[in-house]
Amino acid sequence: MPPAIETRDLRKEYGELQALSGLSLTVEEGEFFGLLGPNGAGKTTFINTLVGLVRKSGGEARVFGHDVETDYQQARDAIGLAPQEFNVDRFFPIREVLAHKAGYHGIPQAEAERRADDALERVGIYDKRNERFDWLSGGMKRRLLLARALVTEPDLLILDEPTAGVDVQLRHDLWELVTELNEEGTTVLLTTHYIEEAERLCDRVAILNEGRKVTVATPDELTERGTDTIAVRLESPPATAPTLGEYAHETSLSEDRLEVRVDDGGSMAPRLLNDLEAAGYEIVDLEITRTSLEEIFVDLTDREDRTVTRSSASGREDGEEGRPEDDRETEKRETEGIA
Ligand SMILES: Nc1ncnc2c1ncn2[C@@H]1O[C@H](COP(=O)(O)OP(=O)(O)OP(=O)(O)O)[C@@H](O)[C@H]1O
Repeated sequence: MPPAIETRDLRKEYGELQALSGLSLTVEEGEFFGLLGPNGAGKTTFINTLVGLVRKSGGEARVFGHDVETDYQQARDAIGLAPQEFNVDRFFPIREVLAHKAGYHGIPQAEAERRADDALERVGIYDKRNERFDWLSGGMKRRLLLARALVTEPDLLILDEPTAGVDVQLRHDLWELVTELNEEGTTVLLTTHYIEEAERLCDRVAILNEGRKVTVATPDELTERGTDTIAVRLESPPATAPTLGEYAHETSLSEDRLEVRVDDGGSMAPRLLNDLEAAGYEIVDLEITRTSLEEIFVDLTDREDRTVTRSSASGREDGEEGRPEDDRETEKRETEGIA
């Protein structure tokens, strides 16, 4: 079986701007894969290239082996997309919106209606099936986007910031639902600004920055790349921090609290305690903290204007005016449910 997603040297230019600069990524079938990166890193552009909303400038992109341009329909039929923006037809009851979507993908009407009901039930808004999109609350709109992505029973589910701006309860409901879908065999590609979300859900994450892949790793591997801090409280603290061996990358003392940054807190703590006791210090308390994934993320993508937990689609507004004609056309397709 070919990978769910495979891109080689994928490039997208908007005039001078390199939104994707030679991105090569592979997502295996069945994986729960996260795309992380600060605003403007290229996450949405990457997704839009896969679903045919953006025409690539160069490189290759395949979904389950189907080229996203030359085998567009097969690639697109395999994908369910819950986009960041609410691009839903506002004039029809939501059940019809979903049935239309399934119809565009060649599913006969009776089956399309059954799937629409199933999808609405699955995301918990079946009782709203006869209402129009505009009448739904913000949280219900997010649920609807997911239902629309599910109505074609996709092998690859792409979620572009599915929990942006939703309350804690809904966030947990969505996490549970997508975990279930993944366990049933659906490959999931998720973009998020919530590091906790990536850590909790994803088998592997790719960190993107300025259109480039910075790294691909499991959340645990990423956390292991960080350092730990051992904090000890000393009974009679000295005036300045004691000198320690090379294992201590950084040492600081504030009143009776000594903080020592080391590679691996668990294995270094006994050595630190020995050294401090040998130097005559009495230790009252000890605490080890791991570098969080969020700190590692910030280190890897260090930039002055980064944000980690933003929710709206900035960046897009800047590019709106200079948007090439073909992109506008493909976006229209998606709104109409064709893409
Ligand atoms: N249609 C467009 N025309 C011109 N520039 C664009 C267009 N779409 C995106 N861009 C630019 O491409 C870059 C990547 O944007 P993209 O939306 O893919 O980033 P992102 O990682 O999804 O960001 P965010 O987290 O803010 O959603 C940004 O600099 C953005 O301004």
